[in-house]
Amino acid sequence: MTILDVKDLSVSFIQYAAGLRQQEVKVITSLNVAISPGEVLAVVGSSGSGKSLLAHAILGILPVNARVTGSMRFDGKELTPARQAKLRGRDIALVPQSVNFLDPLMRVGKQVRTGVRGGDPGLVQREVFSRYHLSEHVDRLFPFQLSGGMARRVLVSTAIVSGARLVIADEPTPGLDEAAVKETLGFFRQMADEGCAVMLITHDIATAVKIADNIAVFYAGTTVEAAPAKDFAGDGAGLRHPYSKALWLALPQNGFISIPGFQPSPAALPPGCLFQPRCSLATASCAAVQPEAREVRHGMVRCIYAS
Ligand SMILES: Nc1ncnc2c1ncn2[C@@H]1O[C@H](COP(=O)(O)OP(=O)(O)OP(=O)(O)O)[C@@H](O)[C@H]1O
Ligand code: NI
Repeated sequence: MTILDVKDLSVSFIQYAAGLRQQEVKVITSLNVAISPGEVLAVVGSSGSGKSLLAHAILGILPVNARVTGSMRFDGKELTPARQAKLRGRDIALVPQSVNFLDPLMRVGKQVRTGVRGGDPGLVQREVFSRYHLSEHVDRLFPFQLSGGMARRVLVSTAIVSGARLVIADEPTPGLDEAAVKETLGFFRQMADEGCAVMLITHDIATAVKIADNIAVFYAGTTVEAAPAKDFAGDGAGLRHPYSKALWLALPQNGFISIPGFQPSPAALPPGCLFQPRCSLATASCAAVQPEAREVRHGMVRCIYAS
């Protein structure tokens, strides 16, 4: 059963060019993601591929000059701006990338207590703190008094006390040492095992593979592939899209093989398949039309040659 289903999402920004002429720049072309309760879906892709914008689109917190098309369904119903406002911070929670999202002037215990839905706030907060190894005195501290790892655990606590059914974590582990990364990701795995749907946005495929059930690969604002995490293994032969394979083989432990070229910028997208200019398998047909999302071996792929 799917809790969140995003289909062919596109996002454009209306910008003012010279002479006050309006122009529309499409930064996301066609994103597809689906996630079920109990599942960790990792969203991977290089910088600028649209990961954060997807999170902001789901939460309904895009800038006012953004135009969105496509469909986003939560619990089987369309996510309208009114529903997003109702669900945000409750059924759908964001664990932001920056710990600056904590209120600098409020003691962290209080910040967590204000988000509690269901049960006695003090009790729930103490429980969640002990679960995340935050000692009792942390309750009275201000954010600037926390270490990076502690601040992360406070952010995760805020998401968990909200009782959210979908948690979106946007790069939740920057600047943490390896042990703290493992610990934080373990918290998300635990949330999913307790029935929550977790969308984990990350650059780090190697770690994503370890904790996620499924992985969606973004390239230049499109979902090129969505596959079970176990397909990211060995020489990548189980993967469906040439870009997913290239990402996988670019990891140091898989041979460090880099692909020539760059991800295109939103203002200069190539015709047809967005990966086609860099793809060693590309033919004239690839430049003709953008490939539709289709199902191949229990995964989704946008490549006319995938089998
Ligand atoms: N407010 C905006 N106006 C115009 N373009 C924007 C805006 N916000 C984001 N973009 C563009 O949209 C694209 C996707 O951005 P996004 O922040 O979603 O990338 P990302 O995958 O999260 O990257 P990173 O890994 O660096 O966080 C980028 O090309 C970015 O420059
Ligand atoms: Ni981002």
